[in-house]
Amino acid sequence: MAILAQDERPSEEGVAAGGQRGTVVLRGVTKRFGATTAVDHIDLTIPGGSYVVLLGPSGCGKTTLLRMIGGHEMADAGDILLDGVRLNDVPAAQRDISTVFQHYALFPHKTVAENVEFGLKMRGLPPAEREQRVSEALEFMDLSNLRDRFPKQLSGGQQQRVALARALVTQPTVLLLDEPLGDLDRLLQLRMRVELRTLQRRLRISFIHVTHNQEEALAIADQIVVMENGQIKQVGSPQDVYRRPSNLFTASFMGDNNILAGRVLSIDGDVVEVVCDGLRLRTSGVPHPLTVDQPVHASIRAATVRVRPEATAAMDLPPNCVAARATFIEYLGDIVKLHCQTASGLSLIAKLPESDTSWQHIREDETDLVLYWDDADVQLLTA
Ligand SMILES: Nc1ncnc2c1ncn2[C@@H]1O[C@H](COP(=O)(O)OP(=O)(O)OP(=O)(O)O)[C@@H](O)[C@H]1O
Repeated sequence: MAILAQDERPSEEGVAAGGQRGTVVLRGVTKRFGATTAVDHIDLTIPGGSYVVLLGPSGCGKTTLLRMIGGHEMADAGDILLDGVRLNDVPAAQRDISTVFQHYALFPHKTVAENVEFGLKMRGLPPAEREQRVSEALEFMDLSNLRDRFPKQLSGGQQQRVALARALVTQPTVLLLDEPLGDLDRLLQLRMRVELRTLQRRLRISFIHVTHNQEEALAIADQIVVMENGQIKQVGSPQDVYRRPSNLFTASFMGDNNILAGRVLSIDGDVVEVVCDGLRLRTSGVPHPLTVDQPVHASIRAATVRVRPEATAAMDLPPNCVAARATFIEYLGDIVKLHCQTASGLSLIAKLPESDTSWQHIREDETDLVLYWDDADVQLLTA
């Protein structure tokens, strides 16, 4: 099938030996709009054949970065390379990169088949080859029976498949997706994220997907790039970013982390103790150097906090344990969130599986509890 022809293409110069095509390298990429620095000296390597998600809040610069990779925006500084070739001066239509734009940007007065054909026409392919490639792309995206419809006669999910077919028909080595699930209802989003991941695995090209939705990024990505104010805050696998946020922004943005401000109490080899409003935290293997009394922030993921009832008010607890009461029990189906408060007024959240029936015996503001977690669940954060 033509849309899968990627595998049949000879490898080209610039692709590392044994590496996959579609490796994007960004070096010092910067974009300013007047006084706003939308993208600020970004260095990033996107490995060929990987699914990378640019994740961050509105305005952090993810769309601008995607547009520069696609050639729809010019960088003010820095280099963008695809498989070793500098792209800065290569027009969008000549890059081996396609984009699925936010809200799909289908041509309303063209049929599905004409929309898909557009990129091939721009590239000057002869009509017979265009027709063959369009038919194959429509079949690939399960759209053959809709080929003569206009976009307004399609559901949101069908429009998205047309946008994907239109982008893939040119056989790119990199596919850019700007908020591709934003226009779909929740159930369709859940289905489409599996479909996008499956599609990427079948095609084995690089997908670079922009979203502000943490769950979507965790579900789809090989690698998540967390962005804030035009800069990269953390790059890692979903597990890394979720379990081991390295900085305050990532820990807050990923949600459901208990973030506490405190200071370093002691350092013994690689074991560090921190005190936050009387609560002692212990951790080890801290990735950055620290000194005693240094102010720090710590993060404890809510899902790692465990809870046991305590008949008498707990005294002299070791590090990573604290007496508390649940002030609000939030039932969320698969999980139950206990919003707790310690005697010193610290707020902590514990997330328990619904099947762990122990939460059913807890009474709001009444039951004395001990919250506890492992050393490995305490992350010390950089600013
Ligand atoms: N064409 C433009 N002219 C002026 N400012 C712009 C332009 N495009 C983007 N910006 C600004 O650059 C910054 C980054 O915008 P960008 O659209 O890249 O962010 P984003 O992370 O994709 O946000 P969203 O999720 O809301 O789309 C914002 O402050 C935005 O207002």
